[in-house]
Order: sequence, then structure tokens, then C-alpha cells
Amino acid sequence: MSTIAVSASSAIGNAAAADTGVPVRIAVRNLNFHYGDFRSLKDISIDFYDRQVTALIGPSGCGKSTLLRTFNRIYSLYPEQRADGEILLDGQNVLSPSIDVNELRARVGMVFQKPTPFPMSIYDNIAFGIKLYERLPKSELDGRVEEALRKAALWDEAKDKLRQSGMSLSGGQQQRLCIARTIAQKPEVILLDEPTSALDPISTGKIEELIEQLRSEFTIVIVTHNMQQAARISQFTAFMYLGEVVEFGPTTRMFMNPAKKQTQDYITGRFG
Ligand SMILES: Nc1ncnc2c1ncn2[C@@H]1O[C@H](COP(=O)(O)OP(=O)(O)OP(=O)(O)O)[C@@H](O)[C@H]1O
Repeated sequence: MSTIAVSASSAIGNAAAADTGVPVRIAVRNLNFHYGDFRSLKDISIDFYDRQVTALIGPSGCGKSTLLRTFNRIYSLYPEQRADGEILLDGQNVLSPSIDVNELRARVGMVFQKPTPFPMSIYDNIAFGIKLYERLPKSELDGRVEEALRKAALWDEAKDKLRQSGMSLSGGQQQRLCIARTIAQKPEVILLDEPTSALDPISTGKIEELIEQLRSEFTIVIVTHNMQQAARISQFTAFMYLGEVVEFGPTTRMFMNPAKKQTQDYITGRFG
């Protein structure tokens, strides 16, 4: 794992983050993103720390989801979308043409705003992804499915109906199933794009607790519109505006004492 870039976070005025001593898992350098002729990310440089939760916040259209989608190159499914610059995952540039994108997507899992279980059983929703990469005897596969459901805090609710359709679960349970499916592939990084915006407060609370538990094992990047949520669950926060990272730092400092007026205005709801 790369530790070189810890001090590089000072490139965006973040001395506090640079002092943490936490290793960097993803180092983004001079990243630009284009949808056709439209440049939606502008020369972004930012570090994401190992086994920490980083929240991406900012007004609608500022580029949060676009940034998230660069990490596993999911955008490359669309020919008119392109990124340049560097995204170093453990020191290896994921934008390099030599990267195996299937392998990358197993290392960098993603969960979307709307729960997206596959139209198959709860068991198969999880086993499917494992079987793409590994050939395991049935007993071992059963163990991996159980482990993923336990880590996603869904085992107790799902263990007696593993053969039922994933679509039969509630919205909150479906989202935990999607998280279980991602975890089962043993990723290093989990990307969460507004994972609770379609959920009720109780389901939201469960996902937030889950994120706190998952942090011991995974590096997590979450896009959220909910400032309280960002403050509750993240250790680092990046405030984005018009395709740029305006400010980045430890969440407590960002919320208690932001350095930039734009950040202050946004987190206090005064952004016009
Ligand atoms: N498929 C696309 N084609 C063209 N432009 C796009 C596309 N997707 C996003 N954009 C533009 O890129 C910019 C960043 O969009 P993005 O979805 O990353 O913002 P966001 O901060 O995640 O917004 P929100 O909070 O509303 O989800 C916006 O100006 C948006 O209009």
C-alpha cells in the first residue's frame, strides 16, 4: 500500500489531514473528466485514506458522482466519457489502459442510490459475484455467502429465506443485500453513491451503523446530500463545487471550522 501521498494532500491546503499518519489508499492527481465536450472535473488532486470514510459533499451537479465513477472506471462503458490524470490505487494508476477493468471493479465495489438486487435469490445475489472470480466447493461458497450477509448486518433477517428472491426484501434490506454482494468480492474500496437517499430513517440508521463497522476493513467513499449524515459517519470530508474540490479535511474540522467561506455557506445551508 502506498504511503507516499499522505503529505501530498497539503496540495489542497489540508495540513491537518497530512498530519494524520494514516496511509493513503487512493491518490487522485490532476484528474479531469469530460462528458463529450463538457469538462465536469477540473484538475482534481485529493487523497483517500485507508480504512476511513470520506464523504463527498456539494451542491447538485458539482461532480460528486462523476468523481466516484472514475475510481472503478464504470464511465468507460460510455464512449463519449473520458478521464485523464492519475488515480493511484495502492500506487497503481487505474486509468492506465493496461488495467484489467473487471479486476478493478472487484477491488473497487460500488453501491448505488437505488437498491439494485439482481432478479434472483438472496443467496445467488451474493454467490453470483463470487463465482465470477473463484471456483469454490459448495460448503465454502455457503460460508462466504453467510460471512457477507453477517458483515452487511442482514444474516439474522435473511438466513431463513436465502432461496427467496432478493426483490422480496424491503428497500433497506435490499440495500444491505447490495452491500453484502459488494463485500463478498472482498474489495479494498467501497463506493457508496447516496446509499440511503431512498430509505426511511430506520433503514438509514442501520446502513450508517453498518458503514461504521465496515470501516475497520474497507476504505469507503460516500456521496451524500445529508450534512448530518456526513458529519456522523465520515472521518474526512471533501466539499466540491463546479467540478473542483474547494476544501478537504478531517470532518470535524470541516464542520466546526471550515477554511473557505463557500464551505461554510454550504454546510450551514446558506448556499445560494
Ligand atoms: N451523462 C452525462 N452527460 C453529460 N453531462 C453529464 C452527464 N452526467 C453528468 N453530467 C454533468 O456533469 C456535472 C456533474 O454531474 P454529477 O452527476 O457528477 O454531479 P453530482 O454532484 O453528483 O450531482 P447530484 O448531487 O445532483 O447527483 C453536471 O454538470 C452534470 O450535468
